[in-house]
Amino acid sequence: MKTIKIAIAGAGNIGRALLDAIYEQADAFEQKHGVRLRVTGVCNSRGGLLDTAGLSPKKIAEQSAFTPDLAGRNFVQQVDADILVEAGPSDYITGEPGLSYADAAIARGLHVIFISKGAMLLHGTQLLEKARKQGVAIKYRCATASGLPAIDLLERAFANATIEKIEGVLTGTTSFILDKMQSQRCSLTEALTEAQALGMTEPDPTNDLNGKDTACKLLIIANTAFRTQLTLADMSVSGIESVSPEDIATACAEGKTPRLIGSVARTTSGINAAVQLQYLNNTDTLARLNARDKALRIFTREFGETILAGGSSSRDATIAAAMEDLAQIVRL
Ligand SMILES: NC(=O)c1ccc[n+]([C@@H]2O[C@H](COP(=O)([O-])OP(=O)(O)OC[C@H]3O[C@@H](n4cnc5c(N)ncnc54)[C@H](O)[C@@H]3O)[C@@H](O)[C@H]2O)c1
Ligand SMILES: N[C@@H](CCO)C(=O)O
Repeated sequence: MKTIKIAIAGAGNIGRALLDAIYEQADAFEQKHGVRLRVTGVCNSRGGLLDTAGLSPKKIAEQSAFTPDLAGRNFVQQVDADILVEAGPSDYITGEPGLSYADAAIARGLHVIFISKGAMLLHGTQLLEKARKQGVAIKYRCATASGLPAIDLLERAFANATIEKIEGVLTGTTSFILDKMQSQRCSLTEALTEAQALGMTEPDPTNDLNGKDTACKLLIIANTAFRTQLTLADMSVSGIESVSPEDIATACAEGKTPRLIGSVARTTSGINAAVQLQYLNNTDTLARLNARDKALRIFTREFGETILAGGSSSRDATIAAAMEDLAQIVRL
């Protein structure tokens, strides 16, 4: 039986949950794909743990077992692995630490699965080119609305299509907050506290509220669709911080639903990209989403309008998406 060895960089909420899922689903995965998954290394910012025989969640829980400084390039160079999963923080200014992990992993011939967003946002084109030259894959659906198979759709089903516009709801937290403010007449702060308790917000929820989470996800999708390297500087971004219960009540009375919408369109003068609060007709698919769900509306010259909706913002959806990435890599 073939074994695929996995290294996880970033042993936080998602990194640990992925280790649990790989451990618990190893038998079922082997039955489906004929390959045994084994986690052979895990690290956080301060140190790491290696074991070619396989690491269990119990071993990882013992932080004292971590070797100091076995992190970063040191970790990538020493771990015996076929795939590196990068689950560190999302830094939209430097792309680190994801960029350095991916660079080192690709240079060593490892496939890469990104959970964090920064590296693909800022250096996606360059990383994909490096990976192509090395004959390895980069999977990054978890870096952009994990639950929606947007990257797969664009890279496969629409590989030859002419994409004209992509718009959507990409931050479950903002719809959740806006819906709560509408249905319970509560303040934004109260609704945010509830979203945080449900674990759907970013580690720093400011990035959900100010539109940056939506912007970064959409830019990663748009860069795949339009084969560009747009950054936050190319987009006008505003969020929901200043919306009041009164604004929402007025919209509600007019048969409208507030949603934070991101859109990127190809125009004759270039690409127009924006994130802003919009008041949609209640009948609009993007208005009718379940609160934590996301949706993308993709307009192509050949197929018209295609809608992808669902993929609730949650840790479980992200882990399930990472398992899909693992399955796709073992099938290469
Ligand atoms: N929570 C979600 O539902 C979700 C969904 C999709 C993507 N993400 C992304 O997943 C990533 C992780 O989220 P989380 O909730 O697990 O955050 P977290 O803060 O719980 O975990 C991050 C981990 O990364 C580690 N880390 C920091 N710097 C590091 C370095 N240089 N090398 C190795 N490890 C380092 C930290 O020690 C920590 O263990 C974030 O980038 C987030 O944007 C989260
Ligand atoms: N904060 C994000 C989590 C998933 O990236 C959201 O609300 O959709």
